[in-house]
Amino acid sequence: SSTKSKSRTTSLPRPRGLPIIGNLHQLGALPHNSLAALSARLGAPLMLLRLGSVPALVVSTADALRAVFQPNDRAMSGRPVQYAAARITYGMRDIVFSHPDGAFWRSARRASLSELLGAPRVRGFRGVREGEAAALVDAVADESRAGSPVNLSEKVMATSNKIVRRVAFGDDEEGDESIDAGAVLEETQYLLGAFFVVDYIPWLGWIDTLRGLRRRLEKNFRELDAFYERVIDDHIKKKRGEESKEQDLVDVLLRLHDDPAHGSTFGNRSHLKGILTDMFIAGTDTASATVEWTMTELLRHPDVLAKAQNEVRSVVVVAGNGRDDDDGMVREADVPGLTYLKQVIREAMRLHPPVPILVPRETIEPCTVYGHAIPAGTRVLVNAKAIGLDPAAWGPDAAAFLPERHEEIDDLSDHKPWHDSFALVPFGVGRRSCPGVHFATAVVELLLANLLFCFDWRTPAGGQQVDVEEEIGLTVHRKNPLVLVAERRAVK
Ligand code: HEM
Repeated sequence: SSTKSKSRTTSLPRPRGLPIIGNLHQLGALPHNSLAALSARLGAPLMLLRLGSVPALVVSTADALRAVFQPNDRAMSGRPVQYAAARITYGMRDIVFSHPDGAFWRSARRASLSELLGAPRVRGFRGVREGEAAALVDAVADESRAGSPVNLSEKVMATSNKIVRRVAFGDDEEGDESIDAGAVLEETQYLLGAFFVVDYIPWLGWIDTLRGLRRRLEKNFRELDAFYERVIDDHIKKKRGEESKEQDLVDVLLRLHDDPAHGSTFGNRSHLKGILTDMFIAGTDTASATVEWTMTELLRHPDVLAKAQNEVRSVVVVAGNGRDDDDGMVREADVPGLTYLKQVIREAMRLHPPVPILVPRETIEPCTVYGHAIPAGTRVLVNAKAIGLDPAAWGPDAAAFLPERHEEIDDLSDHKPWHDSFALVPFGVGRRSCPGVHFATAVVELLLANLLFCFDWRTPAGGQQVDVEEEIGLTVHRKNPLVLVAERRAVK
């Protein structure tokens, strides 16, 4: 076929692979690091791998990313069909995995920006975030009262989870004993991060059955579905019962479901459930990993920690003047003034993008990159971590944690630079970039501002010894939980 002959003309570097598995064995336990090393060794900003039977273009520098995406945004806008994701999302009836040419993705994405995850909706959930930030501060204070160290990773993960659950489903799902929603969603995350042989070597897919993975997936899907059915039914009942305003995203989705203008998009319950799954898989782990890595780097750089704390403590004192609700917490109204904190978060995301190899893309049509023909159906893996460390984009000190390097960006509250810059891409690029960026930023900034405002932090042994070992799940988080000693500042 023409696709085949085109792929033969492609002369991109192709690291030699093994029969059947191709380059799969070279991915290692932390593929973003293995691929960064491979790309550096070959001097190949772009390289073509074979993962089982899947051809994969790996992008490892900012320049290469621009060359790949800028002229080819449409060609690059597909997602591969992956076994577990397809099941969990009711056959790609969601935003993250649906095909970009279908009517569904386009209108669901538009609705996600205007109705679900846009700035006004995010602002509307300020109370949820402030409430959960206060609960986090209380939990940390309680546990550290006796001077014992706090497992901050665990606490932040629980907080992030709670925020997404409250925003998505409301607060009253807690009382149900028939389903442990937390455990079900945790298993979902595990399965979505798991390696299914069938995705790479289809004819060896029976191995997944032998490993019990398919059975696990079916069980999880049934539990997840039962949970969603109950949540949706409860919301419909509640809505009939009272003239209630929209409390959470399920309410919003139900309105879209009933609205003839959106009916064709959201008319099917599977679509509502698929989108709810997106919110969980995309929104929980990512935000907590960002907070965790930012705190990690702050503890490793006491000067930066001190500067960020001085900022938040002085800004909030000023803002707190005349406030009648002053309870020693940072409010969202205080956050826009925290310029340095925003630089710190940006720098932490550069060195520790929570999704270091971005959600995979797949070309939906043939295209050309640097004169090389890339056939349709090529997997595209963007190594955001390698790009964050690219010396051509960030200078010889690219590996150093220096928040000041973001000083020249005037408007840190404007998210456009995230998307326009091909050098800092934790939220992806182009038409499939993350629509949850406002949602995530609001959570991350408020939690960090409060942790810095309310506590003085140190490592249990004193000193700056905090490792940066990574573990891969759905996101890349710390291998060892971040355990720190927190000392509550006196509130006047
Ligand atoms: C720090 C937090 C987050 C990070 C680092 C992150 C990262 C990403 C990345 C890398 C992608 C793929 C982009 C691409 O293909 O170019 C993505 C897509 C997506 N994210 Fe996020 N995300 C975060 C938070 C959130 C939140 C809070 C939500 C929703 C509640 C969300 C919803 C989505 C959705 C729906 C997509 C799919 C977009 C599409 O395919 O059209 N994300 N995210």
